[in-house]
Amino acid sequence: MADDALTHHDEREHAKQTADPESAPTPTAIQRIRTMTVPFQKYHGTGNDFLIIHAAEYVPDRAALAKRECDRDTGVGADGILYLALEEQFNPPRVVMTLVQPDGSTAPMCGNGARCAAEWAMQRTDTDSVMIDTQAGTLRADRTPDGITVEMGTPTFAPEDIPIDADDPVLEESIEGLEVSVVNTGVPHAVAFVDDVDDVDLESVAPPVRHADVFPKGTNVTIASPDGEGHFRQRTFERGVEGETDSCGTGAVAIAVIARRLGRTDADPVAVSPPGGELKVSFNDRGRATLAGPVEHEFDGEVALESPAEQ
Ligand SMILES: N[C@@H](CCC[C@H](N)C(=O)O)C(=O)O
Repeated sequence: MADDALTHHDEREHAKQTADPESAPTPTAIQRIRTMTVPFQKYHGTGNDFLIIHAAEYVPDRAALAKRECDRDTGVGADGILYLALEEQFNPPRVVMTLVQPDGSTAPMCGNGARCAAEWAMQRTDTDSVMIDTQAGTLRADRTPDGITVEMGTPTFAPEDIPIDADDPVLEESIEGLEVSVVNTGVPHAVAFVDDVDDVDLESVAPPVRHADVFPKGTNVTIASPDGEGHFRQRTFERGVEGETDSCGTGAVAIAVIARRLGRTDADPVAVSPPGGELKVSFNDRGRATLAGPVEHEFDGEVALESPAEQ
């Protein structure tokens, strides 16, 4: 609708300029959009990296921008774009978070994204606590000695909430040849415990599970191996990225929740090491998990609303 309106406006501008060759050419609406840029800040949480764009910025096609700029060869390179709206009138301040992934899809929740969003909002409001509104619920985040800690909500094994086409919770069952347990920690994760995560060819093993028919909305695929009492190593193949990321916060929580459910550990906190760093998952007496770890502000920049090829 907006594009149509711009096209018609563009045509009228073009006709006017053609009719009066003496008049100074003025940029059309489309030309202005083509040369527009939006500012971003780049953050990462244990290697899971995001461009952050203020939600008030005019981005007509968020999916197209994510597909272009998340590309690590031709764009800035990231695991997604976080659009954040800051509501400073609340105490603690609130930040509304939307994650657009490299394939253009929107994810209802992202643990490391929420931690990056919290740091971004804390820096702008000079506070150590914020509330983050996500599609999976409102989460409290605090600056703590462990970094940025986010309360992650209540994990669920209920098939209808994951969602998975099953009658009962799926624990240690084979899906596409991988023995997995399935939980929703804001987004779905199929978790497999293996002897050594480094021995698994994740790019081959994960896609059949990620796209298995039993998952109507797909799933993330996470593998974990024990590394001492209460410590697991992690690798995750992410839905929406369609590849392995250096870290996944909801995946770390999924490992801790399932490890406790299967009796593999009763540690609290559970330490989880993805390739990009160290995360800690703790539990409170209401069964809610918290996710803690470092967040880094990498650099700032600007991205064009349209690529040169589209102009
Ligand atoms: N990296 C995230 C998870 C992002 C969402 C996921 N790719 C999905 O589509 O379910 C995290 O840190 O939790």
